Amino acid sequence: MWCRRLAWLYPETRRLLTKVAKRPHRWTTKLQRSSPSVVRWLSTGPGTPECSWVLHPGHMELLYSGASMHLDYVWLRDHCRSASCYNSKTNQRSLDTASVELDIKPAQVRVDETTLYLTWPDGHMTRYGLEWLSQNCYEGQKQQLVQPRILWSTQSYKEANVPSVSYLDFLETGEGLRDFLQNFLLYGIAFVEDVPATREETQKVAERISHIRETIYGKMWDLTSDFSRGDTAYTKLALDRHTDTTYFQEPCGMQLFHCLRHEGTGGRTLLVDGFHAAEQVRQNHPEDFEILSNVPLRHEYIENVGESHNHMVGIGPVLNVYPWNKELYMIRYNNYDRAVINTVPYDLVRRWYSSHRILTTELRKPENELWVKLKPGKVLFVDNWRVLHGRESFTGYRQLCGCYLTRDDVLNTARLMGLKS
Ligand SMILES: C[N+](C)(C)CCCC[C@H](N)C(=O)O
Ligand SMILES: O=C(O)CCC(=O)C(=O)O
Ligand SMILES: [Fe+2]
Repeated sequence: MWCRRLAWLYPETRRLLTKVAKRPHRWTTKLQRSSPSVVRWLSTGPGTPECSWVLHPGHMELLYSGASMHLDYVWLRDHCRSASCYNSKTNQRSLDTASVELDIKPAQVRVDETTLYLTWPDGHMTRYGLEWLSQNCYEGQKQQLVQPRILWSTQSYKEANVPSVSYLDFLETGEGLRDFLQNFLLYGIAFVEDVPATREETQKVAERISHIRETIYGKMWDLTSDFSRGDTAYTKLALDRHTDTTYFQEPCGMQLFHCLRHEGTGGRTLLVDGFHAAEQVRQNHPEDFEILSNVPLRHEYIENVGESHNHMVGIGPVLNVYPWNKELYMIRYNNYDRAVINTVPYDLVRRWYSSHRILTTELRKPENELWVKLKPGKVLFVDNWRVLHGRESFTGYRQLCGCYLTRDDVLNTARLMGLKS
């Protein structure tokens, strides 16, 4: 039912997608039927039973170590790693993809235990490692996670006893940094302890793993309840769980919090694993998961306080998944900053509210809430694309500093240390 509604909402996109999806299939089957002799399985022979293949009109099918791959000929030609097609010093393609005939077919095919050899009509030869193919083909990627994670509830996070790293280990040892990043990638939160309670030292900690993402709040930001900026964060009020900067087209990837001072009561920080909640919704209410990952919404930050004049807009669905493996990569959830919904028709909007309610109920379950009191010295890193934060109301003087980090640079640091992300 809702599916039809979505189709109504985006008829052009849907038409385009169906057209693209159908075209190659029809073409393949027609040719196959008219020339059945093409469909013949060949194999590497008795000594090497590992690999067999069959040539179809537009692609070849390869069976290697029990896995089946469908490899399009244009794709194969485009991924030639020979010296004239690919610069292995810069890891860049030199082949002009637009010069490849879209109906290209290999003139000769040979396979041995480790390698597929294709000779193209112009005599150019390409070799592909079978292992490389199985890693890089669509079927292989479909079954892999871009970023492995450990989803958590209050209890499972506490039971995991994830260690914090000390300021010195974090700054001075590769191991300290690596362990920290590994935990941060797995859990979406991580702590550095014993950091001198100043803005400068906090910045040093941030810059150990990434460039700081400068925003309308500056490079390093300060937060006190002085209403110096036009946002509820700058008051003493409680803040329900949310992700930040949903009103940016690309919300900030990571955030760092350091409480430099608090003389008063309350003010604890709330953390909730948004992906854990979303996966519960996917399991128990798959249609609601679909709606939340397909209906884009506008988020807005309008500020006119003192010298600060801003109007930021960010549009996207609450849940964001990679289309090929359905892996979640971002949750955009902020009920304060969600703008007027005017991109959804009335009979879908009710459905969206109901899906949003289901997710919200999951996010609000006490067993998913992790409450921590930030103290001077304890720096909290939050993956703002995954873990929601909030705070309890408070009394007295409370001063936080922190910054946003560019996600690309955090992940770059992690990959250089051999971590999967
Ligand atoms: C973190 N810092 C204090 C700089 C800004 C707070 C921004 C709060 C905003 N409602 C949002 O959720 O993005
Ligand atoms: O005051 C806090 O603990 C956090 C406020 C907040 O949500 C933010 O600064 O993004
Ligand atoms: Fe926030």
